[in-house]
Amino acid sequence: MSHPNWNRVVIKVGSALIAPNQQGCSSHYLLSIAQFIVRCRANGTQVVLVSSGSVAAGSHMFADQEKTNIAVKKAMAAAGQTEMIATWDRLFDFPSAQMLLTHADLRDRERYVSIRETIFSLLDNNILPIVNENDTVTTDKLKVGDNDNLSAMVAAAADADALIICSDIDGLYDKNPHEHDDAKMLKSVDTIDESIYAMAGGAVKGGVGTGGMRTKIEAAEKAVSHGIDTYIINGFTELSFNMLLAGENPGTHFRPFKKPMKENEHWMRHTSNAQGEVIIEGNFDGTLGTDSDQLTSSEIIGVKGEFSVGDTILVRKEDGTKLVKAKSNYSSCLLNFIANQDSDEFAHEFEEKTGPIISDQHVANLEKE
Ligand SMILES: Nc1ncnc2c1ncn2[C@@H]1O[C@H](COP(=O)(O)OP(=O)(O)O)[C@@H](O)[C@H]1O
Ligand SMILES: N[C@@H](CCC(=O)OP(=O)(O)O)C(=O)O
Repeated sequence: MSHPNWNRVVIKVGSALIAPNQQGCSSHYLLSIAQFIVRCRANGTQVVLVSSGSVAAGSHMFADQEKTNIAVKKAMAAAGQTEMIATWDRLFDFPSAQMLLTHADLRDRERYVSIRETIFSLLDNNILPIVNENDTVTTDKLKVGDNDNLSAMVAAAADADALIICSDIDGLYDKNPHEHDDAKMLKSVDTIDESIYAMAGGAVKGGVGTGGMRTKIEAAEKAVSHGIDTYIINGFTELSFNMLLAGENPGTHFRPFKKPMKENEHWMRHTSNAQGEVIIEGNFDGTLGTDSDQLTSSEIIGVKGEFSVGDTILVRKEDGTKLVKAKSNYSSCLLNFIANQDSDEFAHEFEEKTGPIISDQHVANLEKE
C-alpha cells in the first residue's frame, strides 16, 4: 500500500508514553513518534501534536504531596509541562510552539477563530504546534477534561484529514482487555452508537491516563463527523507508525462521514457549550434554522438559565427532545419578557424589528441525538 494522502494530521500522545514510570519525562517511546512526525513532514503532511503527560511528568517533583489534591495536580502540570516541551523540542531539528488551551477558549467563537489562525500560521512557517490543556487555569466548567476530546476539537479546528490517538493499547476492544481475557479488537468502526460506547471502560486505576476508551470514542465521534479519519493505535511500538506510513491500519480505524458537517455547524455541535435552554411546544414539527422555519416567541413555553446575546442555547421540546444548538440573538431576560407577553402582536412586532431569535448562520441540528 502507498503512503496516505494526508495534507494535515493531528497526533495525540497519551501520558503513559511521555512518563511511563512517573519519574519525569522519558524519550524512550517518543523517539519513534518523533520519527513519524519527521517522516510525515518530509512527505508533505503538516502535523499538529497534542501531548498529554504534564501531570505525569511533573509528578516526581512533588514526592511527598497528596497527588489527588487539585492544587497539587495543577502545580504538577505546570512544572511537568516545561519538562515535557523541552523533551519534545530536543527530538526535532525544526522549531516547535507550545499552545495551552481551555474549553472556555475553544467554545468562544472569536478565540476559536484565533486558535485556528495561530495553528495555520505556525504550520505555514514549518513550526510544530504542541497543544495541551492549560491545567493551571481550568475549573470543571472551563475544562475539556481529557486530551482525547481536546485532540478532536483541535483536529476540527485545524481542518485535519486524520486524527491519530496514540495510546498504551492496540486499539478499541469489544470489552476492556485488562479485565477480560477473551476481549477482541475491532479493526474498524463505521458508526459510533451506544453499542460502541458500551464496549469502553475507564482508564487503568492508579495509572497515568485520563478517561480510558470512552473519551477516545467521544473524540472519534467528534472527528469523524468533521470528515476526519480517526485511528486508535499502540504508541509503544514503532510498527504502528511504519504501518500508518505504508497506508495500513495498525489499530482501530473509525471511518469518517462521507458528508461531513460544515465547520461552523461542527463547532456549534461539538465544541460550543449551551449556556441556557429554550423549551418549545411539543407539537412543533418544523426544521429550525432553515429559511422556512424560524423560531418565534409564540412557540416558546419556557426559558432556562441565563444567557446573553451571542451565547449558544439549546432548543428542545417539552418532552426533552433536543432540536438544535444555536447562537441566540436575544438574551434570556429579553426572551422571557417577550415570550410572556399576552399579545402575540407585540412579540411579532418586536421580532420583526430585532430579527430572528436564533441565527440561521450558526445552527447545529441535533434531531439524531
Ligand atoms: N474496550 C476497551 N478497549 C481498549 N482499552 C480499554 C477498553 N476499555 C477500557 N480500556 C482502557 O483504556 C486504557 C487507555 O486509556 P487511557 O488510560 O486514558 O490512556 P491514554 O493515556 O492513552 O489516554 C487502556 O489501557 C485500557 O485499560
Ligand atoms: N493536561 C493533562 C492531560 C491529561 C490526559 O488527558 O491524559 P491522557 O488520558 O493520558 O491523554 C496532562 O497533560 O497531564
